[in-house]
Formats: sequence, structure tokens, C-alpha cells
Amino acid sequence: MNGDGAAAIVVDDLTKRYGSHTAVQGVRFAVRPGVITGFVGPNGAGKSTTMRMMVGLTPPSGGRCTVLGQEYRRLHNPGCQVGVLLDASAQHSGRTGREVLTLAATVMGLEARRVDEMLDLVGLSRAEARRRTGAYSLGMRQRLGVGQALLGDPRVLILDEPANGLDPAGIHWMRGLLRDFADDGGSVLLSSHLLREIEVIADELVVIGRGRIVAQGTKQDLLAAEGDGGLEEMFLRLTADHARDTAPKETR
Ligand SMILES: Nc1ncnc2c1ncn2[C@@H]1O[C@H](COP(=O)(O)OP(=O)(O)OP(=O)(O)O)[C@@H](O)[C@H]1O
Repeated sequence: MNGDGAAAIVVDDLTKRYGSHTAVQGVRFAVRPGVITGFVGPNGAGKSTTMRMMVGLTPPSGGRCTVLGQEYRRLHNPGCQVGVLLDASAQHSGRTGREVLTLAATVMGLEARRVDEMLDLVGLSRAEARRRTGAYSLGMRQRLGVGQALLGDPRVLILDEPANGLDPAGIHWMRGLLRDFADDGGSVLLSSHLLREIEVIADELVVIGRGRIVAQGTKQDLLAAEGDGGLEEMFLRLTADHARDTAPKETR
């Protein structure tokens, strides 16, 4: 997948060290338009750290990432180009769902009606939108986070565990939404622990273990090489030597 000139996201040799601990080591992959790329790995493998570096929230120790040809922080009005959902629980708990979207719409210079469009799209009722997000379930927070990510009508989505906390109907909804987004030419990077979900939805896979990429390619090619075991077998085999690293989280 590397070296693809048409790629929407190019991750090039990204490395992150926390003191003597290397959380991400020389990670390279690309995310292309029209494709849902699944980013999978065990707990502590480096998925979130990689995604945080991609959007400028964590400074890399080495390497770089470009989104639509530029570093994320250099993008003009980034929310209108790249939708990001990294931690649905990070919302200000005292704001209502509507306030969260209205504030984001104002920052992006969008019309207020976009807020109602997003509420409809993600299935939050007007009454729910009037409640503070601190009272939301995780699934409702994920829906709001997806609404915020899509608010600016971006062409690229970077989503860390967006299906976490969604009920089966919510997962079904998310699957259709992301499929439509990609079929419409959008680029999606999606991390998930839900291997079955990734197996259904992803077109390409990037597997990370202990900060290093251990496999990448089309789902079809990777699973064909695996035989009957499916993604779960492949995941367990590839990441067996890359079990959870228990280095403590310090400061971001
Ligand atoms: N701010 C930090 N300071 C020190 N170490 C960190 C920090 N953030 C992450 N790490 C370490 O980096 C490694 C990768 O963590 P990361 O959160 O990226 O993994 P992950 O693949 O997203 O895991 P999970 O699936 O559990 O969310 C882990 O060893 C983690 O302890």
C-alpha cells in the first residue's frame, strides 16, 4: 500500500518514544480513497498513538504523516477536510450534544442547519441533543462524535474505535455509513478491537503489534493467505509475539 501517489493519508516511518519505551516504531502505510482501511492490534500495540500523531496531537519522535498531501496541522480548516474521532468520551461533559455540534460548526464556519442534519444522520433526537453529554451513554457519545467528524463534509475519516459501545443496530448503522462514505470516494482509517466487525467492513488491513506493522494488504489477500481461520486466527498468530506492553501512560 505504500508509495501510492493517490493516497489520502501517507504514514511514513512514524516513530514515538516515551523515554526509553518505544511505543511506535517505523510505521508506514497508506490509506486510499474509496477504501476502508482497518487498523488492528492488541491493547497497547500503538494504534491510538499512531492516530494521535497523524492529527498532530502527539508529536512524533521521527517520521511524518501527511493527510491530503500536508501535515494535518497545516491543513486549512481541517474539519472540512478530515473528520477525526479519537475519544468519544473526551467531550466537555457540561455541554449538550447540540452545543458540541454548534460550537464545532461555528469554528468551521458552517451554517447552523448542518447541526440538525448531523443529528438526523447519527440518530440523536432533538430531546437527546438538549441533554448534557455527561449523561450520554457511550453509544450516544460515539454517535455524537461521528456527527462531529462528518459535520464539515470531509473526504477523509480517522476514527479510533468508533463502534465501541454501539449496540448491534448501531454497529449496523455505522457499517452502512462508512461503506457509503467510502463508496462515494472517501478515505477511511478505522481502528477496532471488534475483529468480526473489521472483517466485515474493511477493504484493507494494517496489523500492528508492539509498535511495529506486522502485516498489511488487502483483506482478501491477507485472509486468502491465512486459510480458513479468518481474521481472528491471523490476528492471534501475527500478534502472538507482540503481547501487550505494560509501560505506564505518563503525560501526553
Ligand atoms: N502518554 C504516554 N506516555 C507514556 N507511554 C504511553 C503514552 N501513551 C501511550 N503510551 C504507551 O504506548 C504504547 C502504545 O499505546 P496506545 O495507546 O497507542 O496503544 P493502542 O494500540 O491504542 O492500545 P488499546 O487498544 O489498548 O487502546 C503502550 O505501551 C502505552 O503504554
